[in-house]
Amino acid sequence: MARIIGITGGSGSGKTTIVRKISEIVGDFTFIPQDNYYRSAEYVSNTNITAFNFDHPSAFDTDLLVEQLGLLRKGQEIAMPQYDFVRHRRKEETVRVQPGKLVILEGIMLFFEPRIRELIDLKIFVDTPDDIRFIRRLTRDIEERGRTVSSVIDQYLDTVRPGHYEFIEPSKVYADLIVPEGGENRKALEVLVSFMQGILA
Ligand SMILES: Nc1ncnc2c1ncn2[C@@H]1O[C@H](COP(=O)(O)OP(=O)(O)O)[C@@H](O)[C@H]1O
Ligand SMILES: Nc1ccn([C@@H]2O[C@H](COP(=O)(O)O)[C@@H](O)[C@H]2O)c(=O)n1
Repeated sequence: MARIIGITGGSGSGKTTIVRKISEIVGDFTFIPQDNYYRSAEYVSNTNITAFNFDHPSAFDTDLLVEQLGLLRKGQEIAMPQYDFVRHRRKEETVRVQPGKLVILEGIMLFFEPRIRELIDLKIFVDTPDDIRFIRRLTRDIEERGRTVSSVIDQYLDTVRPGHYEFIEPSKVYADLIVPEGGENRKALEVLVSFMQGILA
């Protein structure tokens, strides 16, 4: 049965960066970003960015994520959805994901939902100060997600920050390991890599 490592933490905490650094050392894992399970909200744009709350558990198709994680655990292939952050919608195409011994699941809302929690073998919370996370998000969302400065600020104040304190920060209690500052934490990376190598051996 496949083992699942769950990496959560606030937006901009460095979750994706940790996974990228792990992949430079450990190649043989399946990567499942929770973001791919966002529900479509194509009526959203930079001028009405808070018309859909992307920082609420209901923003995700959790039924599909739980179903597909269950299949991967049992060693079955899935058709993973793909998400477009610029158009706020699920893409037409899916990606075939082959099962393996190790799955890394990454996303902001993993530990809030008991059905997801129960499927995770090792729970990691990436803990990065709010100001750093906001600065990283501002830069990334403008460069990669088609956003404007004012849309990032409006969204942060209206939904991202409240959602962080209501759903994400309290879920830290479920973590097995808390990693300060994400991808630059070399010792945490070493611990994670050796845990994964143990599963793959
Ligand atoms: N230690 C770091 N120093 C500087 N920039 C970073 C660092 N970690 C991540 N970033 C940048 O911050 C942005 C958000 O990081 P990312 O890993 O995507 O966070 P998350 O997946 O938690 O939202 C990205 O543009 C990334 O390149
Ligand atoms: N269309 C969307 C969908 C999600 N978001 C934001 O993404 C954040 C989660 O992704 P991270 O890579 O930052 O962890 C979340 O805080 C949503 O607000 C968005 O802006 N637009």
